[in-house]
Amino acid sequence: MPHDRHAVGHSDADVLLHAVTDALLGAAGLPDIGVLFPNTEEVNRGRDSADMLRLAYDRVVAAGYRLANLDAVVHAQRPKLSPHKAAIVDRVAAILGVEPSQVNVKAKTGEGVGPVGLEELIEARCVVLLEQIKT
Ligand SMILES: Nc1ccn([C@@H]2O[C@H](COP(=O)(O)O)[C@@H](O)[C@H]2O)c(=O)n1
Ligand SMILES: C[C@@]1(CO)OP(=O)(O)OP(=O)(O)OC[C@H]1O
Repeated sequence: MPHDRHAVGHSDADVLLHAVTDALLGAAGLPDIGVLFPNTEEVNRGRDSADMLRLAYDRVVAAGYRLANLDAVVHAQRPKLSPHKAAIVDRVAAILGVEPSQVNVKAKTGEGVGPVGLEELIEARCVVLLEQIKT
C-alpha cells in the first residue's frame, strides 16, 4: 500500500502478518515468531512475512489444528486501510489457504494521540480460533 513511511524490522516488518503468525502459534502452544525466525539470523533479514506465516501455519497443522477464523486489528493513524481491507483479507486467506470469510481485518487510528496517533508506530493484534483436526 503506497505511503510516505515504512515500518522498520529485521524481516520485511509486516506488522499484520506477524500478529497473525504469533496468534496462530500461540493458540497452538508453539514458540513465537522470534523463536522460529530469530532476528539474529541473516537468513531472516528482509524475509517475506508471508513465507514465515505459511511455515508457522504448517507447524500449527502439524500440531493437529486448523484455523476456524481469525480477527485482527491494525492500529495506525495513517494510511487509511478501509479501501484496502478486502485485498488484505484475500491476501491473508490466500497465504493460509483458507476462505476469506474466515479472516476479518479491522483498523483503528490513535485519535491523534500516543505513539500510534503521532505516527511513531503502527501495531496489530490478532485473535484466532483453532479447531482440532479430526483423524
Ligand atoms: N488506519 C486506519 C484507521 C482507521 N480506519 C477506519 O476508520 C474508521 C474510524 O476509525 P477510528 O479509529 O476513528 O475509530 C473505522 O471504520 C476504521 O476501520 C482505517 O480505515 N484505517
Ligand atoms: C520475525 C523477525 C525476523 O527477523 O522479524 P522482525 O521484522 O524483526 O519482526 P519482529 O516481529 O519485531 O521480531 C521477530 C523477528 O524474529
